[in-house]
Amino acid sequence: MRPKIFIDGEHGTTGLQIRNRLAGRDDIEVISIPTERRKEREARQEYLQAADVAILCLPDDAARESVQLIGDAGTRVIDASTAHRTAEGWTYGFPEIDAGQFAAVSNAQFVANPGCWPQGPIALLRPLIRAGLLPADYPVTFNGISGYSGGGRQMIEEYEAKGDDAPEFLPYALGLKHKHIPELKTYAGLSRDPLMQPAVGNFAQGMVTVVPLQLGTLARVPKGAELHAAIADHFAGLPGGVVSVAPFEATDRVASLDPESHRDTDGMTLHVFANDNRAQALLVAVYDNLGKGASGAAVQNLDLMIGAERR
Ligand SMILES: NC(=O)C1=CN([C@@H]2O[C@H](COP(=O)(O)OP(=O)(O)OC[C@H]3O[C@@H](n4cnc5c(N)ncnc54)[C@H](OP(=O)(O)O)[C@@H]3O)[C@@H](O)[C@H]2O)C=CC1
Ligand SMILES: CC(=O)N[C@@H](CCC(=O)OP(=O)(O)O)C(=O)O
Repeated sequence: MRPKIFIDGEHGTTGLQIRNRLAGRDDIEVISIPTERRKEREARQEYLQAADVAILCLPDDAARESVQLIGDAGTRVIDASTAHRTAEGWTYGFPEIDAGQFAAVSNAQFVANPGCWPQGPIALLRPLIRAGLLPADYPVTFNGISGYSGGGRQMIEEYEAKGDDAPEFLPYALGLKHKHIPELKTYAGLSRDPLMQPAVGNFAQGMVTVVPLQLGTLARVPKGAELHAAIADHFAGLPGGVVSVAPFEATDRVASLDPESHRDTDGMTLHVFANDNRAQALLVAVYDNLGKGASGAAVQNLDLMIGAERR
C-alpha cells in the first residue's frame, strides 16, 4: 500500500513547492482537499485522519489546530510552521545535526521542520560548540538576507506588485525578538540568546546567513583552518549529500555566495573565511529558503519517515 500524504495548506508557498516536488512520484499517493473546503475544520479533519503522513504548511495556530484535529488517529506529521520546533515530543527535522538524527526522524511520529533562518547558523555553530572550539555562552550575532518568498503569499504579492520599486535590501526584526531565536539557541547548543539581524531582498528565493566571530575574546583562539576542519568533519560521510562544505580559502569575493545561487535546489553550502592575524572569522551558509529552508527539507524528512530512497 502506498502511503497517503496530505499537505494541509497545499496552495500556499511552501505547500505548492512540496506538491511540485512530489508530483509524478508513484511510491506515494497525495490526497488533496477540494480548494473550496480547505479551511473547513471537518474537511481538514477527514483528510488529516485519512493520511499516513500530514505535512502542515500553515500559520502556527492553524498547525496546532491540525494536530488537535488528528487526535489519536495515528497520522504522522511534518509541521513546517514554528509551532512545535522546540516542543516536547517533537523531533527536529534537520537530520544532519547529528548522525543519530536520521534514525530519529525516520522513526518519529511528530517531526518539526526547521525554520529557514536558523538552519544555516545551526549547521555552522553546532559542530564548533560540540568540538569545544566555541563556548556555549559565546555571544552569537548573525545577519543574512532572504528572498521575499520567505514571507509567504502576502509578502510575495506585495513585492511583485511593487516590482523594481520594492526595496533591494530591507533589514527587519528590529525589535530583536524574531520567532526563530529559541530554535537557533536550542539546536546550536547556545546558552545565551543569539542576536538575529535578518533582511529581505527584492528577489524571490534564496538566502545567505552570516555568523561573524570575534575569536580574540576567547581563552583559546582557534585558527580558521581548525574551525573549517571541525565543520567539514561533522558533515563528512553523512547520508543524503544535502549539506556540503566548501574548501577553506583566503579570498575576498566568492561568486557562489549569491543568495540566489541555490535557487530551486535542496542543498546547503557552508563556508568558513578567516583572518588569523586579526583573530576573526566569518561562517556563511547559502541555501534556498524554500529548498533546504522549507519544502526541500520537508520532502527529505518525508522520505526518511516512509523509508523512500533519497531522490
Ligand atoms: N516561506 C518560507 O520560506 C517558509 C515558510 N515556513 C512556514 O511554513 C508555513 C507556511 O508558510 P508559507 O507557505 O510561506 O505561507 P503562505 O501564506 O504562502 O501559505 C499558507 C497557506 O495556509 C493556508 N491557511 C491559512 N490558514 C488556514 C487554515 N486555518 N486552514 C487551512 N489553511 C489555512 C493559506 O490559505 P489562504 O492563502 O487562502 O489564506 C495558505 O494557502 C508557515 O508556518 C511559515 O512560517 C517555514 C520555512 C520557510
Ligand atoms: C523574509 C521573511 O519574512 N521571512 C520569514 C521567514 C519565515 C519562516 O521561515 O517561517 P517559519 O518561522 O515557519 O520558519 C520571517 O523572517 O519571519
